[in-house]
Amino acid sequence: MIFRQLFDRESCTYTYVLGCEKTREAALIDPVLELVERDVQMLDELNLDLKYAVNTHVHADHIFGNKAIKKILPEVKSVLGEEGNEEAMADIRLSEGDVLEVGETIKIEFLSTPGHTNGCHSLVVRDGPTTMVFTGDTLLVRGCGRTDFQQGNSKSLYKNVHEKIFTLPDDTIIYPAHDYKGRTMSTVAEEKQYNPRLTKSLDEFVDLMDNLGLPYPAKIDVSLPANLVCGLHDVPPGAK
Ligand SMILES: N[C@@H](CCC(=O)N[C@@H](CSS)C(=O)NCC(=O)O)C(=O)O
Repeated sequence: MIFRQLFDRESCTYTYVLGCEKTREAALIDPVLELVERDVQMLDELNLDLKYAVNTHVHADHIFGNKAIKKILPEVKSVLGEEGNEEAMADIRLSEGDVLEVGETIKIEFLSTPGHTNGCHSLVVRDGPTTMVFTGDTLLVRGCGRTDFQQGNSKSLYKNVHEKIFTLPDDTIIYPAHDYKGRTMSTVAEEKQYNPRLTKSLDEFVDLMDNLGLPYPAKIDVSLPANLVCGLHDVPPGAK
């Protein structure tokens, strides 16, 4: 598989390029509006034909890149998980267990992992002997997504991480949607051992999440309405 991990310094978001070596068809995971030109240039340089812009959830901290991508590449389809995203727009919606095929070699399996938001999904990709999971904001390196808006629920997050992500093989590589400390990836084994939140008991975890005291993301008021219509709105002046 052709694979790239790209970073947005402003929102600390990772965008991923997955490309099929055989057909050159590709998917982007979690593209950010302001960095679409960078992403499209990267795809072009890698001789990849973008088919899908997949979002792990309706993000609160940045606007999807979908609209800007479709302006450049009108055939690209937006993809979102079905569960919990009934009010959000997307060209393709996939439910728990569904697989998005990209070219001949890439299969992206959708897992419904609500908790950070009620519409969060994690994406499992198997590449030969390697399993990788794109966890969005459900599981971060040594952390996890907050649960204080968008129908967040700390009990669900804990249950979904333990039952759906921590049951993947120990050497599964975890690629998160964000990191705020410069880390790029982890593994299931590492997070089972060292994640300071998810190694707690459920009650301790719920208490911790209830008391994080984080300020709301700076762009939440523009990002949520924009992303509910799949980034297909007119971006208000000054929203960048
Ligand atoms: N300062 C950032 C927002 C930081 C933040 O709240 N990140 C979210 C994921 S993006 S909604 C989160 O879940 N963080 C978990 C944590 O423990 O930090 C901004 O203003 O955009």
